[in-house]
Amino acid sequence: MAGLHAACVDLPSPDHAASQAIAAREAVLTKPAGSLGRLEELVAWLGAWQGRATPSLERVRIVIFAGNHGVVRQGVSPWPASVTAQMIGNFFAGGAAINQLARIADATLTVIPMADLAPTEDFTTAPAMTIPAFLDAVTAGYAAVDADTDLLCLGEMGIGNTTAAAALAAALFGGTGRDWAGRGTGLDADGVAHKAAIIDIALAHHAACRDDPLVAAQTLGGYEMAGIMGAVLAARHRRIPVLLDGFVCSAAAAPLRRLNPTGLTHTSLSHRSAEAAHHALAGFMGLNPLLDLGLRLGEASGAALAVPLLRAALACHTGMASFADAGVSERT
Ligand SMILES: O=C(O)c1ccc[n+]([C@@H]2O[C@H](COP(=O)([O-])O)[C@@H](O)[C@H]2O)c1
Ligand SMILES: Cc1cc2nc[nH]c2cc1C
Repeated sequence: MAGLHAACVDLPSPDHAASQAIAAREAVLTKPAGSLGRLEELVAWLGAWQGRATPSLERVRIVIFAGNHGVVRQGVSPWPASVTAQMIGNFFAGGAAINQLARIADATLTVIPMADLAPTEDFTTAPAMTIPAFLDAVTAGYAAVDADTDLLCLGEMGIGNTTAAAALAAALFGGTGRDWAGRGTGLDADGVAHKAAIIDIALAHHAACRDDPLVAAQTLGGYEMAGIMGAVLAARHRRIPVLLDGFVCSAAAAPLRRLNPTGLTHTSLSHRSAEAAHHALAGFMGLNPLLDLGLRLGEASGAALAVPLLRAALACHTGMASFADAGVSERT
């Protein structure tokens, strides 16, 4: 873990010259200063990480990591684990929500089944993954990032993974199962209470993992979550901006934030998930979601939906006239 730990701590910074050039252009465009709100921030963020005064969104890539979870045997999801593989088939056949949203976003879609979809261990009794298996999954995620990417959108598929995400969030940021368990794919109130109790058993069993964010990810996470963490780290080392998807994707990236307070500044959070604890998780991670549409699907759906918003922000920045060019008077 020492090598991975070092890679998570020693991180490149954004290109401030690029963001300053963007701010300078923004200031002369035909609108009151700041009137495009967060759209202006998004362009500066893209440019700072791409190292370009004129950011590009030509090569937008969506990557979905998929994995199975041993804790499903504890009855924490209303769906059978077999749905993970079946939905991967659906992704390849083009029939899932993400296929439609990727087309709208004009993005490529890559789906990566992790560990041949073998389940993790049931973390109520054992660490979810061995250290070598965890490191392999992080490495696979790291290798999945094409250096020739303008924007990386990440997502996941894995029955049971809202339980893993909730347990990992509790280990990283404190609290109990009740604070972090939510409805996932459709549990009722009794189901959520049972899920919270299962998370509490896991937290009691693995109390020591709270001391090390990487050990927490290995003990309570999943293969697809480790893959996401590796991809977020690779994007940082290559200075590629990242759009994170919902609750599970956020929890997967969260160890990077715990290891370095600036560890996720190259990421934006696409949306606030309907999963109840996502708001708190985003707050702990210093992320402010772009959209709030009641989504609770996963599979990078929110990240893909945020791409047209980024394209709109960039179109304004590159296409608008300046006050001088348009002959519009400046404020008095
Ligand atoms: O990330 C989210 O915001 C999110 C919220 C609810 C459900 N999901 C998806 O639902 C699956 C996990 O739900 P569950 O109930 O089986 O833990 C997994 O495939 C996720 O992509 C994802
Ligand atoms: C059908 C279905 C589709 C999904 N996509 C992401 N997570 C999912 C979970 C289920 C159950």
